[in-house]
Amino acid sequence: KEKGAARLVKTEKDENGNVISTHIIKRGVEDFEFGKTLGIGSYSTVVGATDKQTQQTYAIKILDKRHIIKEKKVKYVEIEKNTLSRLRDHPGIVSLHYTFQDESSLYFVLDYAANGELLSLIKKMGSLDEACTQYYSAQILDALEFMHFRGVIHRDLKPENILLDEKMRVKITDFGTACLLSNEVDSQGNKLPTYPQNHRTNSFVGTAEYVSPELLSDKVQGKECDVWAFGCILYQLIAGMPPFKAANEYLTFKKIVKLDYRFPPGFPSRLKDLVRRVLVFDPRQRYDIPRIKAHPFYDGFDWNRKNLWKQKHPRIM
Ligand SMILES: NC(=O)c1nn(CC2CCNCC2)c2c1CCc1cnc(N=C3C=CCC=C3)nc1-2
Repeated sequence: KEKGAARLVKTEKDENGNVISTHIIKRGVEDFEFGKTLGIGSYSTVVGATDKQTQQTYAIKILDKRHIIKEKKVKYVEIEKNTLSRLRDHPGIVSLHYTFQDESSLYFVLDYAANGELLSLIKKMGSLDEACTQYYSAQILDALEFMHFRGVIHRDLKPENILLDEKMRVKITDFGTACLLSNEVDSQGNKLPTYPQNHRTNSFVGTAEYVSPELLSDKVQGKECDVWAFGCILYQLIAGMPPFKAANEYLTFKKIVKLDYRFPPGFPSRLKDLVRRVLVFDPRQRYDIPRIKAHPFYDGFDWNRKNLWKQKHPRIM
């Protein structure tokens, strides 16, 4: 395989399905029409791009090699690529189709989510009704359960990183700060590659409003930190704002460790009960994903993965 060139294999078949010919199609920058910039990170830029041959639209993450090496971010890029490769076949997670590189950059060809961030939808609507909250939170939960099953902790789950595709389905993204657990297995039960069990983290990750209390009190980060962030998002879908928000990060952290939040008037009581069981200080007492799925807020909800990702998006009220 030529260094750095991603390849697509295109086969031609006769009427009986027999392969007539095989073409190796190398992919590179020249195969894409680049469009609008979707996001700019500290060492990457994400740009919308259309494949000139297939007219398929992607989001291409362009990483500057020199900057990555200079800023010692190689580990983060490796983690992101390995994480995306582990999570490839789930409808609720941005898929990495392939990568290629040239002398200055790495290119990650990712799913394009046409409807942008969930945060923009919440801001536009002010808040969502229960049907929409159930729809979005169930898809986030299904994607989160899959992530954890594959031994991935996202660690920075927030409405900015929850995107919406052309059918308004959830697409979770930005795994640059993810943590890969070692003693997990893949969908066939095979042991996944081992990474240091870095439950205890020294480098601070996450976004203040969604950071779990255990990270702040004793720097421990297990899967429960994603469940905590899910609880904050669940609250925000209805309330329009996250439960812990103050004038600065320090005051926000103080509210988190004191569990200082309250429900706005009209917050549905079934959902209040669920949020209260997720925003629990002790991660061992916090509801886990199976218990959240069994909560009355999801009564009658069809958790079958095929149906969950095919169901029609409820009308946005
Ligand atoms: N960091 C990333 O990997 C990434 N960043 N973006 C852009 C936005 C992500 C959310 N926060 C702001 C930047 C993307 C990706 C993955 C792949 C990806 C796929 N589709 C979109 N689509 C967008 C459409 C409209 C506005 C923003 C993003 N964006 C991305």
